[in-house]
Amino acid sequence: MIKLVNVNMSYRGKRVLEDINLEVAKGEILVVIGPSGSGKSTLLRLIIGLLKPTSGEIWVNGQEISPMNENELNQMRRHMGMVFQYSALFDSMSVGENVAFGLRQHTDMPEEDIQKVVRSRLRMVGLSGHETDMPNELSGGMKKRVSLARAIAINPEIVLYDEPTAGLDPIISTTIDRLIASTRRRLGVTSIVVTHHMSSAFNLADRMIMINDGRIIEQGGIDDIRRSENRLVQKFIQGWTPDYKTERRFRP
Ligand SMILES: Nc1ncnc2c1ncn2[C@@H]1O[C@H](COP(=O)(O)OP(=O)(O)OP(=O)(O)O)[C@@H](O)[C@H]1O
Repeated sequence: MIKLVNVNMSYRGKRVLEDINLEVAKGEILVVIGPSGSGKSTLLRLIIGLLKPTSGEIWVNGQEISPMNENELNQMRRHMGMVFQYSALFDSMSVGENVAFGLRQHTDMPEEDIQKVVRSRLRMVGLSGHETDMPNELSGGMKKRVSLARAIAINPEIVLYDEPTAGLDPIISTTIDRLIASTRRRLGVTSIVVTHHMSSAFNLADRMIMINDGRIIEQGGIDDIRRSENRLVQKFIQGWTPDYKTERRFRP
C-alpha cells in the first residue's frame, strides 16, 4: 500500500532523512516515534506528496508519486486523509463546512449527500449537532476530533496522523486513540501515526519504527520495540511502564 525505497531528503543541503526503506501494508497501523526534529513530520509530508524526496522512490497504491505533477498528486490525495499536528481547521468555516471541505473540493457529490456524510462522520467522532459551531468555540480535543472527521469524510484508504494527541490531556488522548483504532476497524484504512505519547504508540501500533537523526534505528512489532537492545530506543520509551498482564489494547 505504501512503500519507500532508499528515500533521502534534504532541506537546502541539510540531510533530514537518510536511506529510509519502509513498507506499510493495507489496513495496518504503523506508529512512528522519535525525538523532536528527527524527521517524522517530513516523512508524512513526503508520503502525501507535499514534499519531493531528494532521491529514492515513494509508492502509494502501486504508483510512484515522486515524479507526479500537482494534478496527479491531487488525484492520489483523494484517497488520503491527514490529521495535522495543530488540527489545521479553517477558522472562518463552521465545523460542518470544515468536514465537507474535501468532498466539495474533490467530488461532485450532491449537497444532500454531503450533509449525510458530514452528519455520519461527526457522529463517529462524538460531535453530532456541532455542525454550525465555529472552530474558535471548540476545545483542543474537539478540534482534533473535527480534524479526524474531516480526514475521513472522503472515505480515504490511507490516513496520516501527525501527533494527533499533542497538547491533549490523557483522557482526551485516550478518546483520540480509540477513534484512530475504530477508524481503522470501521473503514479499513491504512494508518501512519506519528506520536510522542508512548501509551498511544503501544496501544495503537501493529508495527512501530523509531527514527533518530533521520534514520530508522529500530522497527518491529511492539514487543520487538519493548525488548530492543538499542539504548536510544530504551531511553526513549523508558517513561512508560508496560503492564503486560492487564494492558488492554484497542483492538477489534
Ligand atoms: N521547511 C523546512 N526547511 C528547512 N528545514 C526544515 C523544514 N522543515 C523541517 N526542517 C528541519 O528538518 C528536521 C526534521 O523536521 P521534522 O519536522 O520532520 O521533525 P519531527 O521529527 O517531526 O519533529 P517534531 O517531533 O518536533 O515535530 C528539523 O531539523 C527541522 O528543523
